Amino acid sequence: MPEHTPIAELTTEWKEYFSGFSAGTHDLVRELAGRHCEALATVFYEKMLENATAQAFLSHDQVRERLHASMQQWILAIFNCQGEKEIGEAITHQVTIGQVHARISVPVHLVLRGSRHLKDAFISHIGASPRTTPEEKSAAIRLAVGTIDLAMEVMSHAYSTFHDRNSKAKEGYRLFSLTQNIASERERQRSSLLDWENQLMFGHAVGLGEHQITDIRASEFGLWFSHKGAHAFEGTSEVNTILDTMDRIDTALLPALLAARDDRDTYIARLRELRDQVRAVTYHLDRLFEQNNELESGRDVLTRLLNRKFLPVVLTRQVAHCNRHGQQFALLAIDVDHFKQINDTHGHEAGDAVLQQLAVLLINQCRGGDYLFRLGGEEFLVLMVDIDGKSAAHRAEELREAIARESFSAGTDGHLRVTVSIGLALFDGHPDYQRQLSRADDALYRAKNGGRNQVAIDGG
Ligand SMILES: Nc1nc2c(ncn2[C@@H]2O[C@H](COP(=O)(O)OP(=O)(O)OP(=O)(O)O)[C@@H](O)[C@H]2O)c(=O)[nH]1
Repeated sequence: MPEHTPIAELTTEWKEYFSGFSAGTHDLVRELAGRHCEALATVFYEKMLENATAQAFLSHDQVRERLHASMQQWILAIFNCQGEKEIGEAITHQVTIGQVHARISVPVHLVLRGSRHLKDAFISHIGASPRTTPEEKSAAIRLAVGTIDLAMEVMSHAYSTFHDRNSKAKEGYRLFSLTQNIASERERQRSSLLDWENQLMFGHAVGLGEHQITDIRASEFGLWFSHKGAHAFEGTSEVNTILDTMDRIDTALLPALLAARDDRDTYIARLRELRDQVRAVTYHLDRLFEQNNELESGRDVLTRLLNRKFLPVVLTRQVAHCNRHGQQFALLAIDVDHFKQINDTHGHEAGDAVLQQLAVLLINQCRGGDYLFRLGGEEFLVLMVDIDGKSAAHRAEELREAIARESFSAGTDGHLRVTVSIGLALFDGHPDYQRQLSRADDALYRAKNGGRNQVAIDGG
């Protein structure tokens, strides 16, 4: 929470609010909350689900199953907290909920909509409560409504704080992406596009069939552009032009080229057309790079990988992308084994050199569309885009082996061997990326406990 609304301040406010009501009013509200919490939770979600936008966030089975139960808990908890400690815990809980909503991008107005209906339903229950005087009912209504509003206020605050931070990081990420070794990135992507074209020409020359030729979208360049380039240059017209051109190449030009194989003139015409379209992609790509300044920000100083700050931006985007396109992605939590010993034996500088060499190795082992983070110390995270469980497990194992095989330079101390433990978790459709991160961390913990230098797979 920001400085001007620290938890202590809110706790005092909440406590003062509660103290304005008699014990009898608290008892009545608590009793009604306990008796009707199931029906109240149902109202909350039914009303939210009436809204089409909400269905995008509440469609996941896990979410639906859990939410009803946690909503009931939530209702009980906000009315049951009494002492300073309990109120403080309730506030911390609202902060967490607000952050989860921000992570999965639930619009605030939807939560407020649910809350409005919840209050309405609660008021009806108070109104129908027998043997209660109008004054008691009125006080109970004020307490119930005020408590729900207080909880919503804390939640919305946490939501917007997280959101603002995320927006700033988004902006930063855009700058970062643009400046990620800008000159070399541009050359790298140009040459991977050229490679694809050459391979295509070669494939055609030797008569490869449709299934042996890689689509441009699935090529190294295509993956990089769809997952990184398009985001980095978001908002520019060239992005859509490139995406549309790639689609046109895959869906129209490649099949047309294949179909024209036996007719020399048409074949040459199609080849020209294809070459022109690839040129167009190169041209727009150059423009994108040129339009942007060479600013540097957000890179981990030692390894030049992405730093932790960009995790929310990248993961939120990846989750939305995968849910939209029915794809999967894998998270690999990687931690160097016994790194402290390396520092202790060979010195901190040698330790730094190992981390740098490891980062280079990770870059070389991963595809252009994958994301590499240094989370801190000797902890890394790899996000493998567009991949299924089997391939991810295979690639994680390859990565582990490549690291174990590598001879790491320890400065004047010669060379040394380094191993890593890896925890792998596959995207399961849940909108909150934090859960996948935790699953990868848990798997990493198992890999460490299992003896290190191994890959542990979540759920495996
Ligand atoms: N050289 C160097 N060392 C670092 C850096 N960041 C963290 N470390 C050190 O990394 C070590 C991490 O040690 P631990 O967390 O105990 O883990 P470990 O020795 O790798 O053991 P396991 O993870 O259990 O296999 C600590 O000694 C940190 O001081 C860095 O940027 N450079």
